[in-house]
Amino acid sequence: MREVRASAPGKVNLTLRVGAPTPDGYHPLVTVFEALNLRETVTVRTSKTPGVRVETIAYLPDGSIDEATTRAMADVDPQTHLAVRAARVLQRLAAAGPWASTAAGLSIRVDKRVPVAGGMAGGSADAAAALVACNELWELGLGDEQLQAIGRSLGADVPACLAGGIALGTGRGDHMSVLRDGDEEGRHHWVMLLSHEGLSTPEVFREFDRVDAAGAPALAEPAPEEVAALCGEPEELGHCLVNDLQAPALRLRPELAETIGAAKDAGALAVTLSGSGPTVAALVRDAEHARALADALSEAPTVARAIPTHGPACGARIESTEAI
Ligand SMILES: C[C@@](CO)(OP(=O)(O)O)[C@H](O)COP(=O)(O)OP(=O)(O)OC[C@H]1O[C@@H](n2ccc(N)nc2=O)[C@H](O)[C@@H]1O
Ligand SMILES: Nc1ncnc2c1ncn2[C@@H]1O[C@H](COP(=O)(O)OP(=O)(O)O)[C@@H](O)[C@H]1O
Repeated sequence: MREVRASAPGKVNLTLRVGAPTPDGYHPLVTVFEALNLRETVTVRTSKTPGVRVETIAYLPDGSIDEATTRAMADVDPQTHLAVRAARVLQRLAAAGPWASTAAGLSIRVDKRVPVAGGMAGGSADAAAALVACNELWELGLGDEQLQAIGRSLGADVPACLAGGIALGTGRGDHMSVLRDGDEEGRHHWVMLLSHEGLSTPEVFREFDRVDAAGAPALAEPAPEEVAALCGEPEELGHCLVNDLQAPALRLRPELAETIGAAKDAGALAVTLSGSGPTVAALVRDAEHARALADALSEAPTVARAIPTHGPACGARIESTEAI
């Protein structure tokens, strides 16, 4: 029996430009992701019992168990749990390889630190970590390009969670080129301001289609000087933050304007919606500024929780491999 543990980062979109939808309903995107050091950990273990089982435990920033989210994740249909979906794709490949005898049974444990349904790609990070972990568990030898292609088939954000760092996403936002590698320290400090209620990604895109799509300009990739600013000092980055989903998300959730206003008033360098929201990302100078802003905003009426974090973080990676 073997056990492999892998981790993958959540994300914030530094830029998110959205084009009019194509006939399949998806939207062309030009987006720059920054991986955050809020990481999901996925532990996979071969099991004598056939099938794939998953247990998800969610944590609060202080490391204690987030009982409400843990209960909510227990209600997610295992067929739709992104870690399970990712593991099943690799399980089918393993069934044809040397580990075929142990491929039939798998247990997965997800330790969750990325808020659920917040526009921070927690589910996609679970899929990315599960892909990397199962690739190792069953010694499939899949390379980065193959994992990226499988990731893309699971969800538009999965390739960004695999890649990490600061990365440009084109196509559906799922074809990646890394602009800057991630590291442990991070140079951009953020306070992620959570809402009391999640927001559905398709709903935000539908609202974009209703009002904004007709006037959407042609999409262009960032020029070299913009790439330099996105990867540069926080003050330069602050001028580049843009998100075409912010207006539709604010129409659906007008109270998010209060969160954005409160973050600006409290001294954030710049403020943006994270992806399709509803999490609001406040860019700050450094770790100390992040702690002070998180303290100042944690009692704001529209803020459920304020989480300091930083990026760019490393992409999905193996943490440990053990024979058990
Ligand atoms: C908006 C973004 C920005 O990074 O992230 P979130 O804020 O949700 O985390 C992503 O595009 C979301 O990524 P993800 O949540 O993985 O998307 P998917 O599961 O592939 O798609 C969910 C739904 O989003 C819409 N969708 C997604 C990507 C895209 N390029 N066009 C779309 O229209 C579709 O309605 C789709 O049914
Ligand atoms: N592993 C997972 N983690 C979180 N949500 C998941 C997962 N698998 C499926 N889901 C479903 O996807 C929804 C949103 O996923 P999540 O990745 O947390 O948010 P977002 O797409 O906003 O970044 C959840 O409400 C949940 O029903």
